[in-house]
Amino acid sequence: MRCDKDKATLWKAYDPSADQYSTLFATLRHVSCVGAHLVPAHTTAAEVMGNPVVPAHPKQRWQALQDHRQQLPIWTAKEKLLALLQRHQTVVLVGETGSGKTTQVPQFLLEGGFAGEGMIACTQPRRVAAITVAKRVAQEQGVQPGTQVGYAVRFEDNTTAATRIKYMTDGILLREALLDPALKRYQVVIVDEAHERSVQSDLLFGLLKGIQARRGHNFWLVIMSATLVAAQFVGFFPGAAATYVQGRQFPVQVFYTASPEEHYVDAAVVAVLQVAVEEGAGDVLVFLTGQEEIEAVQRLLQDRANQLPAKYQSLAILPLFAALPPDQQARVFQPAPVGARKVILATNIAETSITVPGVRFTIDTGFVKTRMYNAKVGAESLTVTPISQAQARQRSGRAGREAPGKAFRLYTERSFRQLQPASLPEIQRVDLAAVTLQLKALGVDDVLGFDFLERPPRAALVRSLEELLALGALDSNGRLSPLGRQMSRLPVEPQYAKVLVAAAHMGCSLEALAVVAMAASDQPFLLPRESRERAQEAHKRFASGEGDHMTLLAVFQAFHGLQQTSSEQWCHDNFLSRRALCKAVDIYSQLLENIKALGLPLLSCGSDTTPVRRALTSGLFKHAAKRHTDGTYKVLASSQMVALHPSSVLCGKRPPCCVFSELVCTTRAYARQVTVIDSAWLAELAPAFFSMH
Ligand SMILES: Nc1ncnc2c1ncn2[C@@H]1O[C@H](COP(=O)(O)OP(=O)(O)OP(=O)(O)O)[C@@H](O)[C@H]1O
Repeated sequence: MRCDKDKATLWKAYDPSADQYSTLFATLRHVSCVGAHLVPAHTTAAEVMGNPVVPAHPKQRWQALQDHRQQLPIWTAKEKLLALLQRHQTVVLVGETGSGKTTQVPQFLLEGGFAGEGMIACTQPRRVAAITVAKRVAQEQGVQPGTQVGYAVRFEDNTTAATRIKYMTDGILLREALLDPALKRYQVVIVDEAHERSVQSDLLFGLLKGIQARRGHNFWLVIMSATLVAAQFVGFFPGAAATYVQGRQFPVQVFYTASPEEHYVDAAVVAVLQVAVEEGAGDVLVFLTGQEEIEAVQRLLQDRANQLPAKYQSLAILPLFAALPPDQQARVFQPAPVGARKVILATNIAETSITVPGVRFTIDTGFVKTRMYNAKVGAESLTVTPISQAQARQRSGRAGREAPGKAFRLYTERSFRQLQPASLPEIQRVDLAAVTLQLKALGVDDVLGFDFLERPPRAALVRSLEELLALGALDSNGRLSPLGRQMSRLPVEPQYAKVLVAAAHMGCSLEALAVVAMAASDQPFLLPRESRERAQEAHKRFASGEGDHMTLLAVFQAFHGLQQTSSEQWCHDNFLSRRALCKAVDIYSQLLENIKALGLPLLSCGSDTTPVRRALTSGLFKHAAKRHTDGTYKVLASSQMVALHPSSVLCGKRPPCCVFSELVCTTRAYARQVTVIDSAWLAELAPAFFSMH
C-alpha cells in the first residue's frame, strides 16, 4: 500500500530537494532547546511523577487479559486446531503476526489435555522472545513465571517440576535431546517462527520427525509460521495437516519512501524525529543492523531530539540488541516515562514473536546483519544485507499488537517487491562444523544422509566432516571420538571447545577459560572520540607482546580480582567496558561448570603463557598464518593473503607465525584477535590437518 495523500508530506521529507525536508530539518536542527528534554532511559514512570505506580486491581487486570485473549483471531480457530490434532500427529499452523499463535496455542493444548502428564515445549529462535512470551503467558494463566509456565535459554533455566508449558530457544531443546534422545518429558513440541529457518530449528525438524516415528501416537508436533510455507512442512512430516488463521487483531498501515534512501541511518534518524513531530501518541521501534550502529544512532538522535520544541514529547531512547545485559533489555518492555515516547533502537532480535508494549510505529531500514560462510576461504563473515519480504512483514507486524499501527519502510515499494520472498535458510550459508558435531553427538552417524528439511550443500557438509576430523572430534571412521563427545558438551564453537579440552590436558584450563570467555563476550576496549589517545595509553598497560588473546587474558585477570565497588572506577579509569567484562565473567563461570562436569582438571599455568598459546593453536590451526616477504600474512589452510587488523596489539610488530580468531572482510581481509605461535607447533598439534593440506 502506498502512503495516503496527507501523509505524502511525511515521505517527501526524505527527498533532500523537497522544501518539506529542509524546513523540517532546519526546525529540528536550529530550534533552541526550550524545555524539550530527553528523559534518561532508565527513568521509570514513577520516578518522573515522583509517585509510585499504583497497579490496577489484580482481579480486574486478570479479567482484562482474559477478554483480550478471547478477542485474538486465533480463538476462532481453537476448536478446529484441537480437532485436527485428534486426527493428525503433526499440524502446520499458519497465521498472521499478532493473531495470537505464540501466546495462545500452548495454552489451548494444555487445556485440551494434550500435555498428558508431561510438558509442552514451545521453541523460539531467540532468547528475548522465549523470556518475554513466557512472562506474558504466565500472567495470562495467573501464575508466577517459572511455575506452571516457564522458560529455558542458554545460561538460564526458569522452570520447576510444576512447569507444563516451557518456552525455550530451539538450541536448548537440541541440547536436551543430547541427554534425552526421545524427548520423553514432552508430549507436544511446538516449533514457532518456523519460517525463520534458524540452523537449530532446521536440525530440530529432522530430529523431531525421527522421534515422532519412534514414539508414535503419544507425541504431537505443531509447526507455526506467519508466512505461507505450509506445503513444504506438510510434505516433510508424514500425515501432517495444515490450517490457516485469518486476520490480525489490529491493522497496520504501511508507508514507503518516494525515492530510494542513500543513507539509511540518516533516514532512520529523520524518520524518528518526524514521527515525534507529526504523529500522535505511541512508541517507536526502529530496526537497525548492529550494536555499533545502534549506539551511533542513539547519540545522533539524542543530540537532535534535544533541539525539538517543548510541545513535542520527550524521547526515551532505548537500545535493544542480543549482547545487551538482560536488565537493560527488560527496560524496553516497561512503559515509557510519563510524557515521553519510547524510541527503541533494535536489531532483528525484535523482529519476531515479541510484543513491545506501547509500540505503534515501526521504522524499517530494510537491512540486517547476516552470517555468511565463504567456503573458498573457510571463514564466516558478518555482512549487512537487504532483508527479505517475510522479514519486512514481521517488522511491520510489531506495530499493530495493541492498537492500529503504522509501519514506515525506508525504501521504495518497488524495492520491496524486488526483495527475496524469504531469506536463505541459515543452514545453507553458515559453517556447518557445529551442526555436524551436534548431529554426531545426537547419534546421527550418517550426517550426509540425515533427513534435512532442505539439504545443505554436500560440499559444505563434507568440509565440516574434514574440519571435525582435523580437530580430532571424529575418528578415522568418521565416528564421534571421546574428545568429540566432550567437545559437544561445551556450548561454544567446535574450535573453542577443542581449545578448552586441550588446555585441560596442558595444565592451563583457567587461563584458556578466561581467553575463550573474553573472545565470546563483547569488545572490552572503549575508545571514546573525545579521549581516544588517553584510552589508547590506558589500554597499552595490558598489551602483551604475545598477542591479543594474552592481552584479553591480562584484562580479565585484572578485572576478575576486583570488588564490585572498585571495579566501576577501575573500568572507567582504564577505558574498559564493565558490561563486556561482567559478561565475560558470566561466560567464564558457566564454562567452568561445564569443564567440571566433564571431569577435566582445572589447573593454572601461572605466568608462563606458552601452554595457553599451544592450546589456542590446537583449536585455531585453521586460522594459522605465516608472514610473507611483503609483511602481509598467508593463511596456511586457504592460501589467502590477510593483514593483521589495525586493532591488534601485534599490528606493525610482524611476528613470523600466528593464529587468529576470525577473518574480517571489509576493504581488505583482516585477521582479528591474533596470537604469536611457534610454527613447529602446527605439525605437532594438528598433524591430521597439516598432512591433509
Ligand atoms: N508481552 C506482552 N505485552 C502486551 N501484550 C502482549 C504481550 N505478548 C503478547 N501480547 C498481545 O497478544 C497478541 C498476540 O501475540 P502473539 O505473540 O501470541 O501473536 P503471534 O500470532 O504469535 O504473532 P507473531 O507471529 O508476530 O509472533 C499481541 O498482538 C499483543 O496484543
